[in-house]
Amino acid sequence: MPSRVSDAIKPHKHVLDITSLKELPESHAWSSLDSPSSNNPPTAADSSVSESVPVIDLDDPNAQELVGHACKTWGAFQVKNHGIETNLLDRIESTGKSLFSLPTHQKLKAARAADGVSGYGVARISSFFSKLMWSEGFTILGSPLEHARQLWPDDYNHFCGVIEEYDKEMQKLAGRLMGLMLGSLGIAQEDVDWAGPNKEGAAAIQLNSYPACPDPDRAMGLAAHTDSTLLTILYQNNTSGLQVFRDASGWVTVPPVPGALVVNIGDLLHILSNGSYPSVLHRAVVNRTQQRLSVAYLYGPPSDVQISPLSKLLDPTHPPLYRPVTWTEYLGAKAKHFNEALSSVQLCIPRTGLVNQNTVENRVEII
Ligand SMILES: C=C1C[C@]23C[C@@]1(O)CC[C@H]2[C@@]12CCC[C@@](C)(C(=O)O1)[C@H]2[C@@H]3C(=O)O
Ligand SMILES: O=C(O)CCC(=O)C(=O)O
Ligand SMILES: [Fe+2]
Repeated sequence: MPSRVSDAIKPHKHVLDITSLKELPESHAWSSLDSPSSNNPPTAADSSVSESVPVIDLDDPNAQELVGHACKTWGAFQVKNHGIETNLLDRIESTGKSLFSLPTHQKLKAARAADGVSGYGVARISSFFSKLMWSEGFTILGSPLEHARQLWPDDYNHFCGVIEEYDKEMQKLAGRLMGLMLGSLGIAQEDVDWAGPNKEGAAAIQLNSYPACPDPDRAMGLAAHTDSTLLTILYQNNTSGLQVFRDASGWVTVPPVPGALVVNIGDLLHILSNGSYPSVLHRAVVNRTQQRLSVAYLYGPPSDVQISPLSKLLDPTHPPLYRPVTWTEYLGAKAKHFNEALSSVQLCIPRTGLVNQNTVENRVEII
């Protein structure tokens, strides 16, 4: 065990073995303005008015309407009776735990390359912040085989098997949720050519581990962000940490509900719905005693399909607010502008009529 923080930092410039630290290093101490305990505006949440992200039973005959309402008002909800077997959720949790409990030098064999997406490392959004986050992540885009071999040279098949099964089941659930969301906007899934039945979107799987933290009020597990996805399906273990931001209430905790999955709206659904279903700002906070594990299934359209506000939602009084963009292009905007990415594809609305989507002048400049 390292006796000083500097010893613990040695293994890799940016990857610090935070699991063994007894004190919060300066590199991970967030200022009062950013820290989890101090940036809640005084709100209804503080004045004991209880409000929480809706929990929707997908077997409820009113599920579509409930989903639509939750998308409009929260940008997030939890789902029960989603069809994913408990046994698979248990297996993805224990697979994630075994990955993060490998020795640091072993995890670093599967480190994400500087220009890559997949692999082990600190939160990708770290470059936008001066402080580091109290978490480790592992991203899977495409086949997990190469990285699994680096982590477990003698037994990589187990990891790959669980990931492949999880991916397949989540793909089905994501398609079903897209159907409900589009349906609640009055649009048949078949009418969106890339979203119809038997069409497969693109996706990434993100495993997150938030070790117990010696000073949780000054640490940040994963800083506030929106996902660039259409929707994200999140499995969280039995430890709280996820919070969503609501204008009227500030940060609201999304408590783990046994067997339930969290769904949140990403930027591409925000664009597709022309802002009716806003992407939700969310973050993860940490605690003093328990490791928290989450698995995000980040679901988007096929990467080269142009996403723009659905034409059925537009008329002269509801002009398109965003220009067409592919997921690939949008991820580029996100990597450059982070939480300003959505405004980088926003169209200006001239007072006198419809916007011309094709002119550069119509894009809002990022200063
Ligand atoms: C498909 C993707 C979405 C994501 C970037 C990525 O290429 C793979 C990781 C994803 C993730 C997970 C944590 C939060 C997030 C903002 C990040 O930095 O990496 C998302 C990205 C996103 O939704 O933009
Ligand atoms: O761990 C969580 O609760 C949030 C994870 C998350 O937001 C993400 O992976 O995009
Ligand atoms: Fe997220």
